[in-house]
Amino acid sequence: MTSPAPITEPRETSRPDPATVPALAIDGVSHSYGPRRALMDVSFNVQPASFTALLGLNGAGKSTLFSLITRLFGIQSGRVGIFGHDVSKSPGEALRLLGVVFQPRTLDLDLSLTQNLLYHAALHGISRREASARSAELLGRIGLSDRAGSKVRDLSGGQMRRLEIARALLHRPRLLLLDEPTVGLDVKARADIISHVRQLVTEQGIGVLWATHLFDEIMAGDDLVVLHQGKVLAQGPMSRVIAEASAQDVNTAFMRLTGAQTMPGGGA
Ligand SMILES: Nc1ncnc2c1ncn2[C@@H]1O[C@H](COP(=O)(O)OP(=O)(O)OP(=O)(O)O)[C@@H](O)[C@H]1O
Repeated sequence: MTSPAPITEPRETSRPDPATVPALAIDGVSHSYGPRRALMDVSFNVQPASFTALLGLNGAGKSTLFSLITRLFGIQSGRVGIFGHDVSKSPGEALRLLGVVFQPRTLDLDLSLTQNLLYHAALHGISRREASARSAELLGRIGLSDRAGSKVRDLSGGQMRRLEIARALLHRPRLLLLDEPTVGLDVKARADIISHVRQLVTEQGIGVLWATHLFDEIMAGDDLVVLHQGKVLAQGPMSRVIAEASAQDVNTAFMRLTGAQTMPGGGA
């Protein structure tokens, strides 16, 4: 396997203090696909060591927002900052602090678990020796050490997701984005992934933005951003969002805010 060229990271003269700035700052972001407006003046923050749920129905604009944060798409208007680094002006500094788990699987099924991790590490310019050490450590943490040499295609869906999370953490980001990471997983695999990510928040202080349409993935104490048809309808601590909607629970608050009907199974 040949190593890809590392992503170059331009130097910045001023370095924001990670302790005092939001992990993620979305400021007045709008995006259109031709005439279709997908995001309209979206603003919210994700704090370090917090779990923020981005709650929205299909088509709300969650994936579009993730594509802008990760620079898959250029920002048409507004600003995205990661620990104070503008993703348009200082992409190297910003993306170095960001780990992402996209909704579609992005692992190479014909490579082993370790090979997938080493390939990603090479993209980030991590030395082979360091990458091997981090890969072994992360595989241990997700309980897949004994599968290190197996092909990814032989893993279950939940194991693949755990590997994708491990891969997203290889370069030690301080902000983790996950776009509906539990889609298609069974109850046990979902619970494992959620508890793993929540541990990253409490034990490592990572800021998490978790896009979902499933209410049962949100817990008291989480921050909430309700995105609907490209607009933020409510945001803040879950208890405040519920109170401001004069509701008893997040499900009812969401229905009142969006006028949506809930689906069986706790989904929005
Ligand atoms: N490439 C594209 N071209 C045109 N319209 C698009 C494109 N991608 C998304 N859209 C539209 O933009 C809006 C937001 O879509 P987006 O995929 O960001 O929502 P989402 O909240 O991630 O939905 P889902 O949960 O279904 O993935 C939708 O109206 C969608 O049809």
